[in-house]
Amino acid sequence: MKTKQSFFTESGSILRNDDLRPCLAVTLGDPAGIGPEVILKALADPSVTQSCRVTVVGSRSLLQKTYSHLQKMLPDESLAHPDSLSILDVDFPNLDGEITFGCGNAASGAVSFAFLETAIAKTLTNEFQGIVTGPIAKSAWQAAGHDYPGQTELLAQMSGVERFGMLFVARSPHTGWTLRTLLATTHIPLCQVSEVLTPELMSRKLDLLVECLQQDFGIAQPRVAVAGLNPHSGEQGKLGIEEKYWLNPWLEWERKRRSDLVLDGPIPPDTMWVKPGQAWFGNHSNSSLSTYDGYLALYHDQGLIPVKLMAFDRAINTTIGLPFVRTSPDHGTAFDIAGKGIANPTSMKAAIELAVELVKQRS
Ligand SMILES: NC(=O)C1=CN([C@@H]2O[C@H](COP(=O)(O)OP(=O)(O)OC[C@H]3O[C@@H](n4cnc5c(N)ncnc54)[C@H](O)[C@@H]3O)[C@@H](O)[C@H]2O)C=CC1
Ligand SMILES: NCC(=O)COP(=O)(O)O
Repeated sequence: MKTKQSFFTESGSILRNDDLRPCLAVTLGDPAGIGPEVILKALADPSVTQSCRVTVVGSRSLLQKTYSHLQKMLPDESLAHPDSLSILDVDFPNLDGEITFGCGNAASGAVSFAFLETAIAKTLTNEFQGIVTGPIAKSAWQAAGHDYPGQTELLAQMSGVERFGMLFVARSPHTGWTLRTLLATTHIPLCQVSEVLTPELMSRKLDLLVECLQQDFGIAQPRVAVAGLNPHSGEQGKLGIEEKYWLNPWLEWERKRRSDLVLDGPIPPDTMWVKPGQAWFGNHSNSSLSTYDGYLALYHDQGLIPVKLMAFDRAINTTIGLPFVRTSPDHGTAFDIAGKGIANPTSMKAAIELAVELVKQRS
C-alpha cells in the first residue's frame, strides 16, 4: 500500500513518499452513460487534481474511446488525457463492441458492477481512503444479474455494515449555506414507505445523521428537522395517521433521549423546504436561525425533489456509516445525452472535493 508515508524497494531500503493528499478511487460508472465524460472533464481541473491522488477504477480502452469521441467534438474543451491518469484497468475482454453511448445493457451493467466491486475490495484493504462513484444504471445491473437497488447497498454489504444511510450534501454557490438531507427510506416503492418506516428505523437514521453532523461536519449540537409523512403532517389524524400514532410520540421520546441536539418535527413536508430554499438562494435575512444542520426526509422523492430543484448541478450523494468515505454526483447515467459532450461535471467535481474534505476530517 502506498497511501502511507513509506514503502520498501526491492533492495529493502525505505523510500519516502511524502504525498499525504487523500488517495481516492473514482469508479467509471456505466460506460454507456455520462460517467466517463464527467470524470474526464472533472480531472482536467487542476484545483481538483491538486487536492488528492486519484485512481480511475475502470477501463483504459473505454476512457480512451470517450476521450477520442469527445475531443473531436469539443476541441476547445478541457479534458484529461487518459495517458495522464492513473487507471486501474479492470480486465474485461471484448468490451468495445458491446458498449454504445446511450444504451445501458447487460454488458455495461456487468462492467460498472465490476468497477465498483474492485474499488470497494481495494479500499477495504486500504489502497484507497475513499471512493467517488460514477453513475450506474440499476436496470443495467439487473440485466447483468446483479440484484441490488443501487451502489449504496453493494457498498454496505461488502463492508459488512447494516447501519448506513444515503445523505445528500450541497453547498450553495449563492450564499455558502449547506443543505444536508438524509433519506430515511430509499429505493422502495411508495406504497411500502409507511410500512417500512418504524420508530426503530427512524432512531437508527437519526443517530447516523447526528454522528455524521458531529464527526464529519464538526457541528457539536446539531439542529435537525424531521419531515412529516402526510399532507400537513396528518392534520391531527384527519389526513393520515402515522404522525399521530407513532411519529409524534417518537419525536417526544427522542427529545428526552438526545439532549445533545435540537430536534424539530414533524414539519409539514410541503413547507419544510421553504426556508432551505431561501437560505440557498439568499433571499432570507436570518437563515442560520430558521434553517437546520440536517433534514431527515421520510422517503426518496420527498428529500430529493428539493435537493435537485435547488442543487442538481452540484449536490453530492454520500453513504454514511461505511468504514470509508463514499461520495457520488447526485445525477444518474443521463443516457439521453451520453456521447453528446454536454454533460456538466460540476457535481462530479463537488463529489471529489467533498471526499477530500471527509477523508481529511476523519484522518
Ligand atoms: N449515483 C448513481 O449511480 C445514480 C444512478 N441513477 C440511475 O441513472 C439512470 C437514469 O436516471 P434518471 O432518473 O434519468 O436521472 P439522470 O440524472 O440520469 O437524468 C435526469 C436528467 O438530467 C440530465 N442530466 C443528468 N446529469 C446531467 C449532467 N451532469 N449534465 C447535464 N445534464 C444532466 C439528463 O440528461 C436527464 O435529462 C437510472 O438507471 C437511475 O437509476 C440515478 C441517480 C443516481
Ligand atoms: N437517487 C439516488 C440514487 O439513485 C443513488 O443510488 P446509489 O447508486 O448511490 O445507491
